Amino acid sequence: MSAASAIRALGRRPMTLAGLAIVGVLVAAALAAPLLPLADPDLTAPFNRLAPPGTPGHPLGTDHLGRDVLVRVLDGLRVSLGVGVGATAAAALAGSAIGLVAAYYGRFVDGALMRAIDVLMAFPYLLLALAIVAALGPGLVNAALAIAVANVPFFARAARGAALVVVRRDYVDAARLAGFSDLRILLGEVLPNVAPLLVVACAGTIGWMILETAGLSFLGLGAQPPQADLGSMLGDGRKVAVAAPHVAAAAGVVVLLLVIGLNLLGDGLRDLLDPRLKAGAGGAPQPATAVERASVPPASDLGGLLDVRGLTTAFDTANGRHAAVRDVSFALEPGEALGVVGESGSGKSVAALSLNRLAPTPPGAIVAGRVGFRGDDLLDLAFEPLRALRGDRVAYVFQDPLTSLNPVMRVGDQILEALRPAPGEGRAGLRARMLALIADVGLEDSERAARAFPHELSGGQRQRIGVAMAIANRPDVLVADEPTTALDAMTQIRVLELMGARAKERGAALLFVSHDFGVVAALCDRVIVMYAGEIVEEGPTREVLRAPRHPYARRLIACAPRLGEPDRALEALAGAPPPIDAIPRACAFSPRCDHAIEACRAAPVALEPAGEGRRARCLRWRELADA
Ligand SMILES: Nc1ncnc2c1ncn2[C@@H]1O[C@H](COP(=O)(O)OP(=O)(O)OP(=O)(O)O)[C@@H](O)[C@H]1O
Repeated sequence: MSAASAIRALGRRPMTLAGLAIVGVLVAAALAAPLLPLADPDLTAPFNRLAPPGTPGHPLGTDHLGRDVLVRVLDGLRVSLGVGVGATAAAALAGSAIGLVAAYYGRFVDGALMRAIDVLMAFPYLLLALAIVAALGPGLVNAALAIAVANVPFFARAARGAALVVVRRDYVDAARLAGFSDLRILLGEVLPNVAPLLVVACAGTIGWMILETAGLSFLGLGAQPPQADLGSMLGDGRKVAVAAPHVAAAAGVVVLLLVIGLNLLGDGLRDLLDPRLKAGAGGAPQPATAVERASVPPASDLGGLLDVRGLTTAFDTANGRHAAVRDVSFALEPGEALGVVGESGSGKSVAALSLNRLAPTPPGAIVAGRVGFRGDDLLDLAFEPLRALRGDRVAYVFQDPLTSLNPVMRVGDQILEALRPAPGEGRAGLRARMLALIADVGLEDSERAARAFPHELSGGQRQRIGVAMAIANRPDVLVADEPTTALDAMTQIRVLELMGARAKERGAALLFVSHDFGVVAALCDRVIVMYAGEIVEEGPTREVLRAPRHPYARRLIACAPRLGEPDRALEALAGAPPPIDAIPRACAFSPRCDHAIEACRAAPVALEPAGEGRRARCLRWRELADA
């Protein structure tokens, strides 16, 4: 995220701005205090003790030794801030070092370090800090040290968790193979990747650590006279709370403001740096894509098996809400196979996921259109009927079964879970069906395969299990989103053939999403070509392949290898589809199109009939077809 967009994002969060303003004012006041011509914070004036606020020369009054409360609060604020920042930095440094080393070296080192951390965590937090101060002796530095030590486990665990993911990445292996030292790999490869998380952890902790250090000072274990932080000032004020409440109140209000300000700012920074950690119901993933249609057209004319009309799905981004899928309409009949092709980022997956309302909310929402399934609009369904329909009537085969299969459950049990029992069907019947399914997707020795965990199977075998789960309940529609991208060419062909055959046998319609025209051609009767969230061409696969109408479809076809034409030169398609917040209002492909004319860049282009059963979104398709 650039600095400008970070500032813009912060500007949209009033609570974060409020935190920034509070912390900014307090820090500026604390830093400016020594430079201003103010009285010495330790200058006592016993004849003027406990003067009330508003006394000339003492706007917040004086304390029990006649010292100016305002000057002392500013001085105490500087001390508290310094100690809090120092303690947080010390805890973060020590904790991160322990976490990174544990994750990097693993085995014995990990075990030993983490058990030591567990021991620290076994003590109640404040008791541990008190015990450390008691051992080291009272004093501000010792109190800060105690708070830092008590917070080390938090940082160690956070750093280890994040680093465990990073140390298994290929670039870390590559650095090892290149002969880099462990220290260099830890600092150069691992630390930069976990740093955002550590910043987030610091931002969320610093307020509490200031409060905790102030707590120790309040108990007389931190700052010792004449030095004072906000905590010890609160402690002093407590002794004269009845006669002069302003002494404690001044320090109390500043602590309160400081901690509130730091926590608001910390929350904002956390959301900004790591949107996945965004707190609150607004940030929690919803079980179904939100449907926020401005107007809902009547569903009475929806027909056929799947009848999608004007589907529009948008995402909330840092620059506002933008549609990733726009006005997509198509129909699918039983037994039919429809391909959806386009480059990465053209909106294929979002369109496919929106059918079952599986596109993520937040940040996504379906903002227009209908998804007709056997005459009903799925976008009108309550969650329970929608859930019953998912995986049962409309099933998905995902790209990488490793992420969709539960890693700690045997695959047979996972298929059993997916199977809906027939009336009166017992456990034995279900198990027999599960084994038959495994055999049906071409895995030999189905008993053994059923007992395997996902990681014990090859990529191709795992995807066969993915297909088995998807067809388990004889769905009406099978949606396959790049199901074989992760597999080698031979396995790809076998799994695709199998999927096509099993879908046909069961009379299921197939919606097949791919970036590869060649694969779609082998499997699908009809094809939709998508670009920048819109359908730009649709028609029978053979016809589209033979005579594409849209220049984008033509370029995609030219990119795909064709069976029996090994010598055909493949063209590269320069550039990339626009991001959703920068889609041209006119023809979205015009900036990359060799045939674009002024009219293409002037206004949106409609998807119009382009021959028998075909549609194209191009002003010049007729001319280009004749050329
Ligand atoms: N959760 C999200 N938040 C914001 N934008 C998103 C989100 N998911 C997808 N998009 C955007 O929507 C657009 C379409 O994405 P989609 O995943 O549908 O493309 P695709 O054609 O399926 O590509 P791929 O083959 O890489 O999956 C992209 O520009 C993408 O950045």
